[in-house]
Amino acid sequence: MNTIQIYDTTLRDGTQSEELNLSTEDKLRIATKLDQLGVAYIEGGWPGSNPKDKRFFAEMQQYQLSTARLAAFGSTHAAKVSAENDANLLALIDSGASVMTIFGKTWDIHVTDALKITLERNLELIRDSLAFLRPHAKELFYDAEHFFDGYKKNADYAISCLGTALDSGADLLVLCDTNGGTLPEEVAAIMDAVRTRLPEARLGIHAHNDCELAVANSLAAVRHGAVQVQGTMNGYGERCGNANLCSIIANLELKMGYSCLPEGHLERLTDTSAFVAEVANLRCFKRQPYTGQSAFTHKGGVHVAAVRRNPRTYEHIEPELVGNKQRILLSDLAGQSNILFKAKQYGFELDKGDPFVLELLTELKNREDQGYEYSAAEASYELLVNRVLGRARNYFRLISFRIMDSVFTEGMEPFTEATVMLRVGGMIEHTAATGKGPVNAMDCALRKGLERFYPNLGEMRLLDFKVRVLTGSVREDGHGGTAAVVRVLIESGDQKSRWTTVGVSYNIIEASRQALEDSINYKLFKDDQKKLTQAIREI
Ligand SMILES: CC(=O)SCCNC(=O)CCNC(=O)[C@H](O)C(C)(C)COP(=O)(O)OP(=O)(O)OC[C@H]1O[C@@H](n2cnc3c(N)ncnc32)[C@H](O)[C@@H]1OP(=O)(O)O
Ligand SMILES: CC(=O)C(=O)O
Repeated sequence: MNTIQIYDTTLRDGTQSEELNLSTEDKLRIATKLDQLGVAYIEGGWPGSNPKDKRFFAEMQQYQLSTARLAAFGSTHAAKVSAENDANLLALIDSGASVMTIFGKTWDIHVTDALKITLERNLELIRDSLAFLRPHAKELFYDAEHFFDGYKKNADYAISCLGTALDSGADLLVLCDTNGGTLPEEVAAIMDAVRTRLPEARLGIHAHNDCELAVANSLAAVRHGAVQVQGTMNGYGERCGNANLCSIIANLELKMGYSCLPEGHLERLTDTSAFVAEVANLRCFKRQPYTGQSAFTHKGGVHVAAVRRNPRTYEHIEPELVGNKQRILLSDLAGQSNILFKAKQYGFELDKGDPFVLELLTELKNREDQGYEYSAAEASYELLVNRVLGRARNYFRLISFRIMDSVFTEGMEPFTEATVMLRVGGMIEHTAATGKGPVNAMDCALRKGLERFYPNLGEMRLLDFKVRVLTGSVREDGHGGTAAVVRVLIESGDQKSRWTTVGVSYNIIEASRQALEDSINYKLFKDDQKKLTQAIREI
C-alpha cells in the first residue's frame, strides 16, 4: 500500500486562525497527542517569530516522539542580510528540530511588490537559505508559497524557484495554494506540469480553504503524485482555514487506499480532533465530516428505521473506523424507530406498535411542538421514558416557590431571595436562600431543602444555562416580545458525567424551574440506577 506523509501544521499555520491561541503547555499537549495519532511530521512553530515558539522547541528536546518528526518553520533569509547572519535561519538551527521547512516566494508579484527585490535576488535568497541550512537538517523542505497562482501568471519563474530549491538541497518541494483560490482540476494539471518539468522532485501539497476546496485540492494533488500532505486538525488556520487533516486522513485511508497512520491508529482520529478542540478551548464543529458529533447522527424517522436494520443505508462508512459512533436524535421528525432505539439504550426492549411506544412518540411530538427540544436535552427525555415505563419516580414535589428581587440602593445589583416549600416522602421542608439572580437563588434553595435527604446532590454543579426566545411564539392575542415563550436549557454535571435538561414556558422562572427539577431528578435517578447495578453485581 502506498504511504502518504501527513505533515501537521496545527501548531504553526493552525495558530494563525483568528480564534486559536495556544500556550507552550497547550502546544506540548497537542504535539504529544498528534504523535500518538501517528502523523509523520509535527510542525511546531516558527522559532524566529516569538519566545513561545522558541520555548516550545526547547521543551520538546526532552520529549521522545514515537512516530512523528518535529519540524521547525521559517522563511528564506531577509534580503538585507546574508543567510549566515539571518536571525530567523539561526533560530531554526537553534531549535534542535531535525526537520526544517522554509517558505519562499514563487509568484513574481510577491517578489517585486511584497519583498521589493528583483526576481534574480529572490532566487539567491532561496539558494543561500537552503544551502546554509542543509548541513544542519536531517530533512529540509521547501514550501513554495503561492505556487499555483505564481505558476498561472509566470510558469517559468515559478518553476525556476522550485528548481533552485531542489538544486540547493531541498528534500521535498511543497506546492502551496496560499490564497486558497485554486480549483482541483487546476491543481491536477499544474502537478502534472511540475512533474514533467522536474521529474526528480518529490512533491507535497499545502492547501488553504478559501473556496472550501482545500481537502479536494489535497486529494487531487495526491492523485497526481504528491507524497506529502500538509494541513491542520479540524482545518484551523488563517481566514477560512487550512486543509482539514481529519477529512484528508480518513479519505486517503478509507476511500483511496493509501496508508497515512500506523496500522490501527485511524480509530484515534475522532478523539484527537476533539482533544485539539478542547485544548484550544473551541467548540467542536458538529458537522465536521468523519469526526464531528453529527457525522453519523440520524434524526429523520425514515433514516432511523433504515439504519436500525442496516447502518450502511445512511452511513458511508462504519463510524467506529474513525473512532466515531452512531447517534439517534429525538425530535418532531422522529418515528417509532427513534423511540425504540432510545428505549433500548435506556434498557427497555419494546416493539413497534407497543402502546407505550405510541404514547412516547405522541408525547415527544406534542412537547416538541410546544418548544421542548429533546435532541439537545436528552436527560429530560430519558426521565420521561423512565417515568412512562414506571422505572423513575419523582424524588420530591415542589409545593410552592417564591422569588423576590429587591433593589435597596439605586444602581446596585438587585438582591435575590428564593423561598421553596417541598415535600420529600412524607416530610414538608420549607427553606430560603439568596443567589446571584433568580435561577441561582431557586437552585440554592432547592438544594438546601433536599441535601438533607439526598447528600449526593452536593456533587452536582450547574455548568451552563441557555435561554432562547422561541420564534413563532408570538401569541394570537398579540403578545410577543417579552411575553413570548422561552426555552431554558440547563447543563449540569458531577465528577463523572454531564447532562442537559429543558423547560418551556411564557415565564422564564417557570421554564428554569422545570429544567432545574429535571436536572436534580436525573442526578438522583442515575445514582439510584448505579447503586442498583452494583447491588445486582454483588449478589
Ligand atoms: C504563507 C504563510 O503562512 S507564511 C507565515 C506567516 N506567518 C507569520 O507571519 C507569523 C510569524 N511572523 C512574525 O512573527 C513576524 O512577521 C516576523 C518575526 C517573521 C517578521 O517580523 P518583522 O521583521 O517585524 O516584519 P513584518 O512582519 O513587519 O514584515 C514581514 C517581513 O518579512 C519579509 N518576508 C516575507 N516573506 C519573506 C520570505 N519568504 N523571505 C524573506 N523575507 C520575507 C517581508 O519582506 C518583511 O520584511 P521587510 O519589511 O524588511 O521587507
Ligand atoms: C507556507 C504556507 O503556510 C502557505 O504558503 O500557505
